[in-house]
Amino acid sequence: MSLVIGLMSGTSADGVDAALVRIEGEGESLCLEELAFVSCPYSDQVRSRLLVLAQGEEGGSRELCLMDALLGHLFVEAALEVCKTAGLKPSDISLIGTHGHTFHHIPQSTDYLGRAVRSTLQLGQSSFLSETFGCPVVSDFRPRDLAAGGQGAPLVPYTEYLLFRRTDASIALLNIGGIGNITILPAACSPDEVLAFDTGVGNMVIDELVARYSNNALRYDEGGAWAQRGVVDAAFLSWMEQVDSYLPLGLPKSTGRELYGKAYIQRLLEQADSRRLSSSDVLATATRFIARSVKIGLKRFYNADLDYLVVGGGGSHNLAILNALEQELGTAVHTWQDFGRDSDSKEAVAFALLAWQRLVRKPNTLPSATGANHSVVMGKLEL
Ligand SMILES: Nc1ncnc2c1ncn2[C@@H]1O[C@H](COP(=O)(O)OP(=O)(O)OP(=O)(O)O)[C@@H](O)[C@H]1O
Ligand SMILES: CC(=O)N[C@H]1[C@@H]2OC[C@@H](O2)[C@@H](O)[C@@H]1O[C@H](C)C(=O)O
Repeated sequence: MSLVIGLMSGTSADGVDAALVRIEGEGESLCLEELAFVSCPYSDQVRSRLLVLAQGEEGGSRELCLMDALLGHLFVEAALEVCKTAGLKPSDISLIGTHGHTFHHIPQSTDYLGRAVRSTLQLGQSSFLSETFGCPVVSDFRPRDLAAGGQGAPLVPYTEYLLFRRTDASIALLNIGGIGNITILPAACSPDEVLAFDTGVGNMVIDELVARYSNNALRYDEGGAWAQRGVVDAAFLSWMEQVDSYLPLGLPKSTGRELYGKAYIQRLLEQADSRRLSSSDVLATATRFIARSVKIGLKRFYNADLDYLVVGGGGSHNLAILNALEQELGTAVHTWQDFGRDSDSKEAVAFALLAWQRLVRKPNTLPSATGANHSVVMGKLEL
């Protein structure tokens, strides 16, 4: 039995999530119990530099170097906080898995100085965790899958396969964070039968719209109330669908802020202005587009019935997203809260589990999700 902390900073750049779990066994016989979860928000200042750096146009190697260390310290604070919440001491912890923060993700082959390269960059110096906790720390998971021909994402489906597969029901687990991603676990599925991919944009566009419309007073549309005051504009929605370059891609596929950043928002706002739409109508339509992207992905890649669709991630607190999903998919959607579970902890828990598999030297990927040529043991281990 081991006490493991998992740390995650997602594409929304809203803060560091930390989960403390108890793990026993490994692979398909692994048992995991969630003991505590905390979310430590970034200050406005940190968040705004994270977003600038992730955009890739400003900030050079000096700032990335500083940000790497700053995030490392913030990850230590989040890990200490989750220990305190669980009533444990740092010396009780056996292992930490830390995802870091994604600064850039280029899973498609890209010509660079005459060579075709693919790359993904997560930062947040893990050595500060080693120094503070004195236990093994696993970080930098994604590049190993990328090296084996995979996208380096999504990685959570492997953990969902272990934790949530059922023999009697087919389940879709939809996560609406900054990006949307879905894992489908058909009844009694084998690892090869799991279907998973990023569905496209999640909250990151509506967050940015809310920040602009509120002159940076708000970070997101609380409960989806602003979008619910508006009306979906059918023509604007179909324009969003047409200009989205991610939706037509085949599997395996993953995306990030690279596609839905500043240039995308600029184009969206120009289009909304030319249609004279109110802020509520733009938000209603952009919110509906999150659900439309899920529908397009499901229709194209999965044509069988689903017994449950469970929504998690920050988007599950947005009623406008949940309503849009029900309308687009024509089916009831559940949230993790409906099953008595935390909606926000899944990704942090996943990195605890992935780290555990790394420590015991067992594969921790699902090639059916990432497109890798074979499964690998991801993560760099600091003892
Ligand atoms: N009460 C709420 N009402 C509406 N939206 C919310 C609420 N709480 C969180 N959110 C949304 O969820 C987002 C954060 O979600 P989450 O933490 O799951 O994303 P992430 O992990 O950063 O992203 P990803 O999963 O893409 O890496 C916020 O930016 C916001 O848009
Ligand atoms: C490169 C990267 O950081 N991708 C994230 C992002 O956020 C959601 C989605 O896009 C998913 O593909 C992935 O994160 C989760 C944790 C994953 O790997 O499953």
